[in-house]
Amino acid sequence: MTEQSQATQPPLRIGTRRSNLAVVQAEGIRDSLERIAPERTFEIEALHTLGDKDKSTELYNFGAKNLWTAELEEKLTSGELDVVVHCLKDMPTRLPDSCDLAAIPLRDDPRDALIIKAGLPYTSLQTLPEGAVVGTSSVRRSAQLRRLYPHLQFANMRGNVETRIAKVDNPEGEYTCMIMSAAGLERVGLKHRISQYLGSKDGGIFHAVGQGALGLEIRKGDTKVLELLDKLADEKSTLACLAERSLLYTLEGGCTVPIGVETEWVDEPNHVLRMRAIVVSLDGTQSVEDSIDAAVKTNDEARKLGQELAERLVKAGADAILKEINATRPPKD
Ligand SMILES: NCc1[nH]cc(CCC(=O)O)c1CC(=O)O
Repeated sequence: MTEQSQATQPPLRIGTRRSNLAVVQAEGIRDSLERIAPERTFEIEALHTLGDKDKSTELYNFGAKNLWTAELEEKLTSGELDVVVHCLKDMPTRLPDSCDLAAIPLRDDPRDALIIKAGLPYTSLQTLPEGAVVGTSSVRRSAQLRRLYPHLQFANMRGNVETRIAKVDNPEGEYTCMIMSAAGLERVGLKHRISQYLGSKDGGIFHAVGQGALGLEIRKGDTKVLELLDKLADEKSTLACLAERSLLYTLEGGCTVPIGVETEWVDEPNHVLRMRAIVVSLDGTQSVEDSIDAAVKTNDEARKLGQELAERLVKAGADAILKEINATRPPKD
């Protein structure tokens, strides 16, 4: 390539939401891209999306699933952006026809984490007193916790990471503690606030589909950007996340229903992936849980694993739980 053509190559435009977490994530991707393509320039555009603007409506009552992604995808489709950096868990399992999930980089810690109000002596869910108030707007988290810790109470909590920490720490506030993703907290430098990492080994709750991973979305057919982003893809993270997304897709759950999941490579030499999942009623009184092991080497094998676990859960009664939850929601268009 001549110097002339290098100079005229336009910058690759990276879009994301405007929260501190989203910008930190996009900057991380930009830095990686600069390392693998030093001849190119990159620009970040941080957009204030509808999901960031409406702070009052309960998450669970939003009709649309893609509050945080629709505007960014429009700009991607029109060519104003070349790649959108999402938290994978906020990406709907059904993307617009004009867009593709191009790559999933190495996943960070997928677990949920417990944060206790500053100054309180508690260290874990197990040691919280009767009536302690957990701040979370995630029905996946509250339903699983209601099931395991009937002595706890729940209150909605929305806002970006920093806002939520301020809300839980407010001495006059109602919250004793809150739950957030470990990855989100760690990325914005708040790892020191984590009192307990939650998962099947401690705390007992399963994380959201795709939690802790990023999803890089492109215009469908943009092979140049696809080739570039492919260098950032992590194979094991991709297979695990595709299996999880296939589970969600098959259950038609969307991101706001109580489906928890955990994936683990249990036999590395033979590529055996174990996936466990739970579907819980909102009040925590009913649940179905199952686990599946299979050799997973290709994207299709990953999708098959997710689908098979979803089908097992449906047979065990997950569809009845999900139907009841969907019946209490406003109609979708
Ligand atoms: N639903 C909001 C959301 N989407 C992605 C993250 C954090 C990053 C991640 O876990 O991928 C969060 C915050 C949270 O749920 O704690």
